[in-house]
Amino acid sequence: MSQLTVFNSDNPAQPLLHTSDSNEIKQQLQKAGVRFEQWQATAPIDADSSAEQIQAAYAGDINRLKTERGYITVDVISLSANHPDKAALRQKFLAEHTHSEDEVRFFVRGQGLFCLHIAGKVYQVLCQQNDLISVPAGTTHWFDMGSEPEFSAIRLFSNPEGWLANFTGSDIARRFPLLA
Ligand SMILES: CSCCC(=O)/C(O)=C/O
Ligand SMILES: [Fe+2]
Ligand code: NI
Repeated sequence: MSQLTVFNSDNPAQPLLHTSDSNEIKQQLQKAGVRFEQWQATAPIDADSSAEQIQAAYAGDINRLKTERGYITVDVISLSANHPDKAALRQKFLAEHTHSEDEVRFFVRGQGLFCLHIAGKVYQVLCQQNDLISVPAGTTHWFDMGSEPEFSAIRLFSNPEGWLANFTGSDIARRFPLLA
């Protein structure tokens, strides 16, 4: 079940809020400028589904977002616990960073923890299957896939190069709870 936990960024030990109510999650994130939606699954996706199969299964939603928000590049990131580079990939996304464009991610399988560092707070959003999150360009954040990753996510970008990150150099992610 999707979850939201909110902290003051200087007090990782004491959550200000914890909820698994999807309406509350949506409202709290909307107040912080973050879009959170839950789409309906249109196709059975599993760890063996290819990027092409996933993009085809969600072509309608992808095209709607492209039209609505002008995204031009789409990719699918899919990771399982048997991925040889899972540890390095986990560390890469745990480094706080920003993107010069919105961060738009749609989970078609599994889960991942988005940690959004906004206005002195950290919003930890556990996204699961059918969750869409859209984080405004320039938002400092990190992402944790856990030690045994299992997820597939569609990523939409405004630039042809796809995933480009500006790392802040902060180790803030080490001070906050992670996925198991
Ligand atoms: C769930 S998509 C992989 C993580 C990613 O693309 C990103 O930028 C995390 O901050
Ligand atoms: Fe990111
Ligand atoms: Ni990101």
